[in-house]
Amino acid sequence: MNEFVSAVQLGWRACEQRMAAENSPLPDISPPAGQGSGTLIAVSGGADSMALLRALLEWNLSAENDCLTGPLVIAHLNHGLRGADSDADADWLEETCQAFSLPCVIEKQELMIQQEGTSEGLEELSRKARYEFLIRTAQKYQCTRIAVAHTRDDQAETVLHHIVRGTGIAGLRGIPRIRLLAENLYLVRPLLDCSREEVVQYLKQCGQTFRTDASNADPRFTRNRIRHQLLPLLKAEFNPAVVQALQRLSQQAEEVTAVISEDVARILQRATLDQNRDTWRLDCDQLVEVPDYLVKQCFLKIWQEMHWSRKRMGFDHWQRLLELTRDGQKIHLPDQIEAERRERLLILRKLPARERA
Ligand SMILES: Nc1ncnc2c1ncn2[C@@H]1O[C@H](COP(=O)(O)OP(=O)(O)OP(=O)(O)O)[C@@H](O)[C@H]1O
Repeated sequence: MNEFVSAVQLGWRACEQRMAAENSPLPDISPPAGQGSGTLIAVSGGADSMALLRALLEWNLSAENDCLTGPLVIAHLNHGLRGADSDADADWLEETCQAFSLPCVIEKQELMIQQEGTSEGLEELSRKARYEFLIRTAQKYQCTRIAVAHTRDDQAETVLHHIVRGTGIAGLRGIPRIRLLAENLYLVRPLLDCSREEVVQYLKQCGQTFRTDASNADPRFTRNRIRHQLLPLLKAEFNPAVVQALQRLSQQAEEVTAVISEDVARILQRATLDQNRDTWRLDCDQLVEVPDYLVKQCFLKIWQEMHWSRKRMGFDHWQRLLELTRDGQKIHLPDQIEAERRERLLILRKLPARERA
């Protein structure tokens, strides 16, 4: 089998292993083909997603296929952002899929831009519309996986972006290999260990053409400036293997955060949440015995899981909560969240509406 296809196969298996480790709700034995085991491939028509399409197709047809059990379905959302070019990309993809006898779902959704928005805002709107379309289409075609074509280079760009913007350990993980999107439906990224160079080489080998999106060079998008300016500068001036270095950093961050999550779960097992789900009680004696970083992660976990506030928990909030585990009486946090120290207990709660005067 072609080297690139083998690499995609490995990437796919890594996704499956991660799903199993996450106690995936998917059954151990995949259902028979056509009964909810298909894969939806999200294709823009660009090099990365065309390479993903070709590699999965080749693997699916090969005798060595023991993993991709269901049918492949292609999905493309025409955002209509580049006028006739966007329509031409969609038509081209439809014809290409016809030639491979692959079902192809194309939808056109022009974004309603009321005001002159920022380029970043536009990117976010497109992504939201795309995921809504992909999930809806996957469910309609009984697919349990949506495959997207992010590569090692995308991973490096994302990690770098997070670093320069400011991030914690969790942000160093970059793009996750898998993500649960809905019940029985995972987003998978089998190209995450493949480089863009390998993608282009594979496309050349199999004579597969692709579309070029001119907006990928537009310097108004931060991602493009990182891709075309910052990374090449770092490669040329500091480290020719900077992409690999960033990828390794992301893998380590992934491993470290998994260990931290386990520790946090262990600590929180000894805390209590009342039946109304508005008050947590944590034992300060226990908290002072664990490293500060873990205590902060416990607060962060509670903050995120309880959805008490739409605001992010900031460094200042962490710090004040941490100090309260050792000393002090009461602090007020945003959105009517308060924390009180009563003897050995730290009581963290969301005030009910009537107390919010
Ligand atoms: N319009 C779209 N319709 C369906 N899937 C898409 C679309 N745009 C992007 N995707 C999917 O999301 C992935 C990531 O998108 P992103 O815009 O970051 O990459 P890209 O540079 O457009 O990738 P590609 O080389 O495939 O064009 C793509 O590789 C593809 O799998």
